[in-house]
Amino acid sequence: MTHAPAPALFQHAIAALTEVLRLNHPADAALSRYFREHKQLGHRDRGFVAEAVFAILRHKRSLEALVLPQVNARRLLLAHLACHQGLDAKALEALLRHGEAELVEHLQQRWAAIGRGEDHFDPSGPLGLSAPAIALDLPDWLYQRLLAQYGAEETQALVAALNRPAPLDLRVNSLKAERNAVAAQLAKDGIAATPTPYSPLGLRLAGKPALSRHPLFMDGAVEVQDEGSQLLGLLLAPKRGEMVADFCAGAGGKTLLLGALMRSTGRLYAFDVSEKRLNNLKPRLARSGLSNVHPVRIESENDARIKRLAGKLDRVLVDAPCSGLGTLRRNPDLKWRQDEKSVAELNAKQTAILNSAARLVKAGGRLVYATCSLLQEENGAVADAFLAAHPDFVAVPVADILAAQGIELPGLEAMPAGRLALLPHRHDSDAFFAAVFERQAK
Ligand SMILES: C[S@@+](CC[C@H](N)C(=O)[O-])C[C@H]1O[C@@H](n2cnc3c(N)ncnc32)[C@H](O)[C@@H]1O
Repeated sequence: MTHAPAPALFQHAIAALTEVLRLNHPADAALSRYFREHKQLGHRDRGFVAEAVFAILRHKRSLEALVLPQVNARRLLLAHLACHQGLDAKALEALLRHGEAELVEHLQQRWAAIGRGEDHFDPSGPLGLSAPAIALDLPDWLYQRLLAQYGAEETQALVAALNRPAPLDLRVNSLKAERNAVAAQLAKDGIAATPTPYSPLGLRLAGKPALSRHPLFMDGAVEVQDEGSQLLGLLLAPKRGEMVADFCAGAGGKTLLLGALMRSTGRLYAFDVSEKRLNNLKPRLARSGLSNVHPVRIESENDARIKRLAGKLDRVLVDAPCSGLGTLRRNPDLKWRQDEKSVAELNAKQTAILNSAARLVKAGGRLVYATCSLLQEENGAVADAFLAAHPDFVAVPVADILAAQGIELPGLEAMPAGRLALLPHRHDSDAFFAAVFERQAK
């Protein structure tokens, strides 16, 4: 049973939500900043605020439709507490201003009627499209794209999964630990962990325990990494002693996995244009025990240091900058922060980076293009255009690469050869896309 927050906590939730809803920073960064500036909030209070803010971001469009015509953080929070948490006017009494008890009653009645199919969100958009988009809490442009790609039924299931919070997945560092031993150690410490369904290195935790001070984390035996992200590294499958590049390494989520798959041998370049992100890789690298990783800040995908490596690398991963719409379970603000223009800009960047990274791959070498997007234009369309422009590259069957590692993934047979699409409603991971290519000998 959920209880109403104390009035002071309610005010904090409104203030934090107001900051986050400006949408000019990622929600998790805006929220962390709010907590840094309000140190009096304890662990449980922060939990309440974060949960409310993220739930409202997930369901912003339908909540806005409910509280119209006056949309503000206070009314959205009341609507969340009344509709999602089932708190009625009596339970919320201590928080309500004049006239708000009626508002809460009205919201609850309308919400229940919508749930029974006796009421609906107003079909205000072109062709009546807005009504389903409001119900699914998507902007119209994104709803239309998903509908065109997946059809009405699958869009429903996909978006329902995207609108639920994600579990916390860990990757076991195979250089330092073994999955069963890690699970047993976590169980001893009261943290339930089960093996992830596909990645042989993954553990899925029940709930969201704080791990940053856990010895397994501090010693680099585990890292936080969604199972889907682990599978992308496993698709590159670098071997001992190889020359490898993680072209868009960021803070190294995949770099660390690749380095461990190489058993800390060979040479693994971690390229990125962002100094800040590469700096965030450093402490993780120190924990991991890897000595084969070479972080290099590059000016752009055409940096001279890239050109010097042309034709020399065995494996190259391009984990391209993308809309991130596949991670809406964790970053629900992205659906309100991206738009058609930002996607088009990212698209041009993706093609430029992939073309440049491909030059590094030697004959017989493997290139993986990956995103955490759901959109065909950032995924299959980029891979198709790449293949059309690069006849020396061919698609490599994903099922074979995974089968060699004992991984069986449902739905692969429906994908074009050389392509992988992970989807939250099918694979219980964030949505990821990958295309695997091999360079033919001339
Ligand atoms: C999807 S993120 C990478 C996430 C990372 N691979 C991981 O698993 O944690 C994309 C990265 O591409 C980087 N990036 C953007 N433009 C780039 C470019 N022209 N060349 C290389 N990296 C670039 C961004 O700074 C960002 O860190």
